[in-house]
Amino acid sequence: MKVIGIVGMPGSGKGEFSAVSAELGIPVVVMGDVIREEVKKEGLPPVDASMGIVARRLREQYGMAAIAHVCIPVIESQNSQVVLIDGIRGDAEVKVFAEHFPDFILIAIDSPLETRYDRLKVRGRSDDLKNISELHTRDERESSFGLREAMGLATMRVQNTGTLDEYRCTVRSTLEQIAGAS
Ligand SMILES: Nc1ncnc2c1ncn2[C@@H]1O[C@H](COP(=O)(O)OP(=O)(O)OP(=O)(O)O)[C@@H](O)[C@H]1O
Repeated sequence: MKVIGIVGMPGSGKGEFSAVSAELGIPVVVMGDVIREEVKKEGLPPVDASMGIVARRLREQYGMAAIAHVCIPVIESQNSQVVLIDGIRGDAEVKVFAEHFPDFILIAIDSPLETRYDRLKVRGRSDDLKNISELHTRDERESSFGLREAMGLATMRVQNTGTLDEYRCTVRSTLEQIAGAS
């Protein structure tokens, strides 16, 4: 089983990467969904704050790679030769996946702060940003879990600096290349 992990700063294009993967029939395991399930099980309100509380508690109890451990059986249960993981936040998680899955490939998505800010403004979700310094703060918060170190462990890099069509095309050919190689 080939397991592909993707890492990138907020707004770098992880969601688009996962969408292309799903279009190609490669199942996507979203690490955030594991936390969301836990929030539901505990009867907490389904809001961002609950996700934060549960994620922090899992990490305090089981260490920085806690969520990766919980994801392993979910990945194994996907009846597929290739599976994509979205939501890696730290190098500890990368190490757990790499130790467990001999064919683990980590792809880093590169996109500069200003580009990500412009795109997130257009996306306009509830976790909206008022200015670029808020995105900088979010980058720093994510980095405190070891996101930068995780990106440094990547075996492949994808640039997301052009148009959405160009990016989706690059992602598609990257995934086809991985899925096709034995
Ligand atoms: N090359 C591109 N050109 C234009 N828009 C893009 C491009 N790549 C991504 N986008 C858009 O930018 C926004 C952010 O991308 P996406 O949601 O995939 O990022 P993400 O890494 O999943 O973000 P987050 O970390 O916040 O979940 C989305 O609205 C997406 O459609």
